[in-house]
Amino acid sequence: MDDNYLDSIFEKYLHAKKIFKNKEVLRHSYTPKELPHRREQIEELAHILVPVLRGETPSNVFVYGKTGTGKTVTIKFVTEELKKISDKYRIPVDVIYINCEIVDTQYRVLANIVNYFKDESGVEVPLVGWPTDEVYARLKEVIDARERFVIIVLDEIDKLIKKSGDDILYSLTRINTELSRAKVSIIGISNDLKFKEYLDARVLSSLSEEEVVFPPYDANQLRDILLQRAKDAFNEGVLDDGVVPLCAALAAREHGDARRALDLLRVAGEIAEREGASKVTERHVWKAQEKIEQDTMEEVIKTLPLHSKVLLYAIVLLDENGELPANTGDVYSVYMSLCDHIDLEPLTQRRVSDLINELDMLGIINAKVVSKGRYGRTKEIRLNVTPYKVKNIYRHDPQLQTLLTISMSRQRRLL
Ligand SMILES: Nc1ncnc2c1ncn2[C@@H]1O[C@H](COP(=O)(O)OP(=O)(O)OP(=O)(O)O)[C@@H](O)[C@H]1O
Repeated sequence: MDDNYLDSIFEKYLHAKKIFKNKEVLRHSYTPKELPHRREQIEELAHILVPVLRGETPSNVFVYGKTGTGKTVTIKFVTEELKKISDKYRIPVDVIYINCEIVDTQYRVLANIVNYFKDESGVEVPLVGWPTDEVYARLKEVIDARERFVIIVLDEIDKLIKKSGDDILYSLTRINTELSRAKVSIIGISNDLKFKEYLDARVLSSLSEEEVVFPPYDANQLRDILLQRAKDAFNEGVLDDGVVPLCAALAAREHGDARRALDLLRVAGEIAEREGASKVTERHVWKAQEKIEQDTMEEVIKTLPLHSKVLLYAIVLLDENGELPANTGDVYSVYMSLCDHIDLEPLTQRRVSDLINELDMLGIINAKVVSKGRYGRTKEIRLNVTPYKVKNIYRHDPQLQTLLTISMSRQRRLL
């Protein structure tokens, strides 16, 4: 490679106009100072929490809305404001935020609450090992050590309930009857309304003493949210006029998801920056859309259960051999011999048929039911991702690497 070539690459980047002023502003973790189009929800929540300032226990709240509708950011905003004002009036308020996608067992939630007070109480619960009853007893002790309000925010509460049942909510929503000094209220956040079916009726009624709904944003609202963030994130004049409206329109199609809108804008900026372009254009947004979709699909494939991964690989092999569309029976026989190859007990054809439907729902394959006249109905299975992509993901998976050595002709011999 000649030096001139390298020089010109560096020159290109050096002289390109800087796209971002502060990219952090577009990250999910950033809490903006203003939340356009969430005034109603902010006021509802403030109204529910205001009793704290009068020394009364606020109701428990259940907050619901689809993904990216601003639930987390709004709750953080409102509770921070409450903290500021309660500090001003010297009312002791503690807000404990727990993301139940990460902290997903009853034990760990209780331990997190106890450990929040560890500097004050000197009690620290280990991550495993104590009987849950003991952790709960400690929790009451440390919370009730003095008069105060404790607001426990359980974000993604559905994940916790689905994994470990609703006993914990039963205890926490009734804890005030066992405390003499402190008062506890719960804010549960979820993007999955179906999870309510998992809750005992009494638990559900105490959790949802109040409910606050976050509706999806429309394209105009998303545009306002993006414009407000864009002015701090990008240098002046680098965004073409059509960029923000296009990000907003694309994200509005995805059930009004502000996270998706922000990701589109950030990734479009990154692509423009990498190209050494001086402006972000609509072309960069389309490229960003493609990249995000690919990344999402990759993530979905990576997190599939093992049998679905093996099944997907059977479809990949059939594709490479020009044998798609295939029916469930064809796919099943290749799947069986792959299982044999990696010493995995195969599932029944019926179960595999369910997994095929799941892969179809995730958009990884396309399984269309077609009528074969008097021979009944059958599924026509096609692949929606490239075999290369699947193989590339499996290359980094120790359990599946061996599959990559199998070709269809070898497979046929094994059958
Ligand atoms: N009204 C708004 N103004 C500014 N930014 C917003 C607004 N609503 C959402 N956002 C931003 O969109 C992203 C997603 O918001 P948030 O995490 O609060 O969504 P959520 O409803 O909790 O989603 P999920 O259910 O997936 O957790 C965050 O980066 C947040 O800052």
